[in-house]
Amino acid sequence: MRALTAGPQARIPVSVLTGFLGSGKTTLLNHLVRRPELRRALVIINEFGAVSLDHDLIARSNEDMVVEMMGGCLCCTIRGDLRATLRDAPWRFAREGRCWFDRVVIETTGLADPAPILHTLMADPQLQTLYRLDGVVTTVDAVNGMATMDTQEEAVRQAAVADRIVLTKTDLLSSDGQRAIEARLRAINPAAPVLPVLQGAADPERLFDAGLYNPETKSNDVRRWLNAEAYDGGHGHDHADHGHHAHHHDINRHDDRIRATCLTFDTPLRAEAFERWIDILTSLKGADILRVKGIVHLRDHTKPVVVHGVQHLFHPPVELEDWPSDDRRTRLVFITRDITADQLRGTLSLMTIGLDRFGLQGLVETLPAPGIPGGTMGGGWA
Ligand SMILES: Nc1nc2c(ncn2[C@@H]2O[C@H](COP(=O)(O)OP(=O)(O)OP(=O)(O)O)[C@@H](O)[C@H]2O)c(=O)[nH]1
Repeated sequence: MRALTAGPQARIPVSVLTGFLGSGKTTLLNHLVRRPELRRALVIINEFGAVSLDHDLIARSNEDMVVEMMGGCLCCTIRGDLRATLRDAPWRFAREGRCWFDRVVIETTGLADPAPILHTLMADPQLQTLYRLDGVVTTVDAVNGMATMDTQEEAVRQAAVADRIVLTKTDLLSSDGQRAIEARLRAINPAAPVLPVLQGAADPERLFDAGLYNPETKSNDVRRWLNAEAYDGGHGHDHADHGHHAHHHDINRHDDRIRATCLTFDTPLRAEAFERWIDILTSLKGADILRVKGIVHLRDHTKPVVVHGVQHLFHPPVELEDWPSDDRRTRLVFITRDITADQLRGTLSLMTIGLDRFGLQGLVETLPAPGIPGGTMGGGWA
């Protein structure tokens, strides 16, 4: 992790629109680009294959607004193209010498893993001065979604990393069917609201400015962004709700591999020890940490710090002006693959058995050791 950095900058928000093949991404985008809120949005469409069908389907009066990247998938072969496109865009689409667009929406192919796209946005220093990641919007087909998630792990990952899930084609489904898929999506990703949308008619306000914390807006949004409450499941002491009970009977389901866990620390953490823990965790398990979001109370810091990571990459932490509520606990939300809540906790309890060589003992001082009366795991963190 890099040194803590503060400093709001007016950067252009970028939203990633993903979702499995045929799940309704283009239909949604087609509706959104007609809305006045997206009048000045630059839309980047990635299609896999030679025929540019999506491009034709997007109705825009001004062709400047759609940039297409063909001949490969954004998440693999043409990542460099995405970087170059985003770097050049403010100049390429300048009007009267000024950047013309105020938002970017990237539509991925139906088979894309959004993580590498998020990495491109988070890791490139030049892009970071121009853009900020707003969030991930994932479309899920209400009719085919169940079967798709059973057979396609990508579809589960796309839902797992979403900040907003758009449930399409609910007109073709019974209300029981809709409830079932909503329950499954909530189990995969408890924090992301599931918004049923017919024929793409979504309200942009509910999809955008809803993802990654925006330092240019009020800190209250952090609560909405983190939505740690969604993980509590109303179980009082059982903080480590892993949002993941629905399908234990069928071990072959891909969503059995994906878990959402919220770790809560009651006492402030030592900054270096916290950073080291995150570094170790991400270097050992990075590929399976699909997403991490959190608000952190560091010892000797009165202000909270917001962290955000995708796999092994962390966005530079941002110090907030103020706590979003009276709750001053550190809350970290993890979406993982093949890492259970217990294993996550286990990486923390390593620190309590003297792994001084990792320099982690400092964090232990701030945590009640597991199993000590009055300082059980549940008391210190969960
Ligand atoms: N009945 C119904 N059909 C819908 C709805 N939303 C989208 N569709 C249809 O679903 C089909 C696929 O929608 P697209 O928007 O092309 O899906 P996509 O995700 O862009 O598809 P790919 O580009 O193949 O990944 C189209 O025929 C849409 O008209 C909906 O709410 N109800």
